[in-house]
Amino acid sequence: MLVLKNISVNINGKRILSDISFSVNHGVNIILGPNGSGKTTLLRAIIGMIKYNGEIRISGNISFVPAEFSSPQMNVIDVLLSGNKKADYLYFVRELGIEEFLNRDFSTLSSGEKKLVLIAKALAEGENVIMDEPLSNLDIKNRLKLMKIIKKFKKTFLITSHELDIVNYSDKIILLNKGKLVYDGNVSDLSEDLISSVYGVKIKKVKIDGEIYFKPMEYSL
Ligand SMILES: Nc1ncnc2c1ncn2[C@@H]1O[C@H](COP(=O)(O)OP(=O)(O)OP(=O)(O)O)[C@@H](O)[C@H]1O
Repeated sequence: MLVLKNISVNINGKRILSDISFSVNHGVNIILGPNGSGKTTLLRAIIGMIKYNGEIRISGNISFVPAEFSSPQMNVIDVLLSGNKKADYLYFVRELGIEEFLNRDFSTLSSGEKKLVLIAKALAEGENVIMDEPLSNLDIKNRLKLMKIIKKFKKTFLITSHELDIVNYSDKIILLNKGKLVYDGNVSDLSEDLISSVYGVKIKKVKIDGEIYFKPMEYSL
């Protein structure tokens, strides 16, 4: 569980996040927002990488998958074991279907394959799993596989995304705009007017087989 109270972040005298408060529990919590809205900065505050004002309370440990990462010339097994050696990495390696990478050098994997290794590591290690754009680099099948896997576990997932087609997997949506929280709630109550105005694109809320999807329609509102 994660509770944020009045989180503000200033960097070099510029206000990046203003007065963000929300709490998330077990389940899939997705942070949405346009480029530059403050998603990564918020995750960095939560994992203690940057200074902030306000209060963050976390129960349980945290694992983190950054949006961008270095590629050490290390065996994939050693990458997995570089954190908590007791975590059940193999379980998540099997769930994600990436057993064949285990004996490879991490730096030789494709960008999506590297991402899957880091995701398996984070899923195994954390009770609170925080992932910055885990879906970028993943193909459609791996995106859906990942969402289905994380839906099964009783962990607190907090993930940022630009993919509106995965909102139906969420228990909670946190929507940021210009460093402010503009929505905190479930996907059914998120209106197409709000999400359209935040992204500056006409977005339609549609139901297919009982599931909610947001579909971008056109650039001009
Ligand atoms: N070290 C820094 N110095 C100056 N400005 C910064 C710094 N870090 C972040 N910012 C600014 O803070 C704002 C929020 O950045 P952040 O990376 O959190 O956005 P984001 O929502 O994750 O964006 P994206 O979707 O493009 O990844 C941006 O305007 C960015 O330029």
